[in-house]
Amino acid sequence: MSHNRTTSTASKSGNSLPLANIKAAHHGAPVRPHVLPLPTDYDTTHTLEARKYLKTYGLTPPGVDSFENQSKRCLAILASRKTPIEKYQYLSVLRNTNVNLFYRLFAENVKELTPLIYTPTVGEACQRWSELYTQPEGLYLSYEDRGHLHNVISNWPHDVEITVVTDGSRILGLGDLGIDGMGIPVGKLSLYTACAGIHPLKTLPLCVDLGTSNEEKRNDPLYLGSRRPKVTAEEEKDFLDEMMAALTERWPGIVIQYEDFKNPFPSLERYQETYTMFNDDIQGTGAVILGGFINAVIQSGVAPADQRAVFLGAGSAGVGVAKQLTEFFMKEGLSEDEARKRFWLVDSQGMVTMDRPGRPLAEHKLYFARDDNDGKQVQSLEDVVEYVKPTILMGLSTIGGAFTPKILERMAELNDRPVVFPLSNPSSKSECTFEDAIKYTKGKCLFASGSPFPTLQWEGKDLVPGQGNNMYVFPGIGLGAILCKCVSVTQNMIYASAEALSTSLLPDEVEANWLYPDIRRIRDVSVIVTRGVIRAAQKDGVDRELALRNISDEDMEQYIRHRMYDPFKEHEKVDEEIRELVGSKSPTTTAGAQANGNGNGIASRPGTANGH
Ligand SMILES: NC(=O)C1=CN([C@@H]2O[C@H](COP(=O)(O)OP(=O)(O)OC[C@H]3O[C@@H](n4cnc5c(N)ncnc54)[C@H](O)[C@@H]3O)[C@@H](O)[C@H]2O)C=CC1
Ligand SMILES: CC(=O)C(=O)O
Ligand SMILES: [Mg+2]
Repeated sequence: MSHNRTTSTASKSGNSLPLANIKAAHHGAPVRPHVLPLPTDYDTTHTLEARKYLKTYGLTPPGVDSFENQSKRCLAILASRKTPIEKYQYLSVLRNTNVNLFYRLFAENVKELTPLIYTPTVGEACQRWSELYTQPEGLYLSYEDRGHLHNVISNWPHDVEITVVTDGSRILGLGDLGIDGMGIPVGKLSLYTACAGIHPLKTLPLCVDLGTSNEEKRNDPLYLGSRRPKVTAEEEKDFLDEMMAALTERWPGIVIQYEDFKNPFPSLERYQETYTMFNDDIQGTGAVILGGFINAVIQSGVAPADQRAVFLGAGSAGVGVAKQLTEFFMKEGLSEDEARKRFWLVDSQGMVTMDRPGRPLAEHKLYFARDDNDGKQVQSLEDVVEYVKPTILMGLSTIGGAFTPKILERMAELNDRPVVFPLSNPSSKSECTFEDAIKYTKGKCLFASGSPFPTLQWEGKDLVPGQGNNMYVFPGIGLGAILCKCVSVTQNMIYASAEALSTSLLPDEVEANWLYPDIRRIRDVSVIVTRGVIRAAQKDGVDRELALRNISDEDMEQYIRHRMYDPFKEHEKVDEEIRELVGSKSPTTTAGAQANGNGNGIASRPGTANGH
């Protein structure tokens, strides 16, 4: 593929062109002054004529770069940064100055870059957000802005299709970080773009400042949030009511993902039927763990009726996962009561029972609270394991190392193939490491963790850990919701995302007993998840893009791929638009990329650019 540019094209570069229109057509953004820079224009691979029309000529070095060179340069710089947080900072700068390059690099190095952009490094980035702050990357809505949130939202310069919103009150397993939690919406939306091809300029990282219970933050002179203590639940509700209405008024059809709220059950209950929204920690996590669990059940050979699941952690993620697995057990033939009784939840006070003395149980725990314990209360996880004799051990507790060697050994004594999922993030909060899980269960366990662990050598074989992280499903849930224009995100759509994920493994991945597909195929996986989500929306009748109802699965897949932002093609689109505008139909220029050439679902890289 050639990138030669004709001199005749370049010679027309003196024509004055409606720059705003070029940008509007390209980005779908409103024709209006941009407050934030458009991070696409300063790409050193732009041809000289493109730079002239973008009015960036002279603002980048005169050479025309190739994608290969860019990639080499970026990876070399990245390698020279010593710590993960320094690498994170470099990648943030890249995303904010050359968004297409950032996503090209990401597409080619998904496995290596995901831990730097997302968990675990995003955890440290959030802990130090105010300390390291350099540039705007999202929208902040403060409690003080209530009554006119609409006006603040109107400051956002782009058209938005999806937002991830947090109040920072439970960032990963790191507690309440206040507005420093902004790193999470930024990171999750990067994954939306990288994994599901939602255009970066159509994403809105959103952080609401409702105060923080974190005194250390409030007393830190560098902290960039308000110093008020966390507002009350009632005040939060009123604020979120206004925010939901204002977001949807400005961008009708916007998909709103709630993330890392300390107690997200009331908002999910309140908004899920009225708005196109879902909660990633309850629903996305439930779905992703179900997706891997379906495969684990097959491998463990234990029938649903004989499964006994101990969950360390009974918060939004724990209860969300347990609910989703309950639905699976019911689909496998158990009654609701039988299915519910497969679970024993444990929180900071011990096993969750109806008659536990002390504080009354939070409402979200009641469904799984045991009433068959004959007054017996069990405190430690070790004792609960002895009491329940589980087949499954899930960790969503934020307690790093809680699955001790003794507990893991006991799981291996009790089961041929124990399911061990330490799902807390970041890595420091993981209930055990992959190495310990394998070592203490003598290689028997079926394993998935929330944050990535390296591949392990065990008895001469490479063992690859599963990553049970909602990043396998939320991009597809969001893209599905956008494409089918659903009025709400139904439980069947969430369930469908899990089922689709469980079927997305390639034969050699199944052969190797993997629970989740290779992360490098995440774009292809997201297409499968998106299709499942759209089909479920259609069954539930919540879709508004009726044209998608009668197309075949193959056509649907093609349509999804066609709608996905591709950082390789994107670059070509700008050049093509410019060529069309100057009326040049150069026979030596070609549209960017062939479909699916490199196995990551993104178009193949064009060859070396040669603009001279
Ligand atoms: N792998 C994934 O995709 C996801 C992982 N998570 C992780 O799950 C963890 C929990 O998240 P949420 O449920 O939203 O938090 P949460 O704050 O709602 O729940 C935490 C639960 O852990 C329990 N807990 C705390 N200390 C404990 C102790 N010493 N012993 C036993 N239980 C204890 C609490 O009582 C509570 O039930 C976090 O680390 C988060 O990063 C959350 C969502 C997705
Ligand atoms: C992965 C995620 O959503 C969490 O740890 O909160
Ligand atoms: Mg989360």
